[in-house]
Amino acid sequence: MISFVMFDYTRLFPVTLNANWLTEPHLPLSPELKSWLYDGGSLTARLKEHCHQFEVIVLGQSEQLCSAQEACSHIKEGESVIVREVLLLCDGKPQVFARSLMPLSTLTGDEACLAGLGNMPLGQAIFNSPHLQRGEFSVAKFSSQSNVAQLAEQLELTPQHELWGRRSIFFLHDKPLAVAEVFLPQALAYQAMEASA
Ligand SMILES: C=C(O[C@@H]1C=C(C(=O)O)C=C[C@H]1O)C(=O)O
Repeated sequence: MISFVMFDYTRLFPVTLNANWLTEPHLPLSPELKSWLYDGGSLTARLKEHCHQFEVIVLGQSEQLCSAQEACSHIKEGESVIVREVLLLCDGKPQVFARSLMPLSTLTGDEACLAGLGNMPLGQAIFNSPHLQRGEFSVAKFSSQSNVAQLAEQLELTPQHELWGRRSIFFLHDKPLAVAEVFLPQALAYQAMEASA
């Protein structure tokens, strides 16, 4: 695994995510992986429970037009969004790659500050809001040819198995914000899988 002190991870941005997102409930996955994929709480908070030092590394953030691939019923193709890509690390080990789409029309009022999170975890900013709701999860498998698997290789995290991720839409004061998270190799989410391998 690389040393993040010297690595210019900003050159990785944008990683992007092209996925076949599935909503079917009965996928043949380990109970541990399912518990991470479908956990409705803050992923930041859950990761913090498992490590001494939690860190967000921002790969990049930019204003883009939502692509057809990422558009959904709440965020339309061509809509202006802020794209934010981060790595979440526990004790220096990358656990999650996350890509969020924040429509400019969402970044108003109490939510305007989300455009300037920096290294603050998005979850830390939104899970305290009484005006937060979350839609259903969809999940996807990422092959060794996927952009996120190539990201893992660049981070010298050798995939031992396929990578899994989840996507959901948050609503803050009824305004949408899409968050996709992929568990990187050696993530805690796979530990039961690796132990039984
Ligand atoms: C939504 C959450 O925030 C996490 C942190 C993110 C960020 O800082 O960009 C993005 C997605 C999540 O993995 C969460 O903690 O559940």
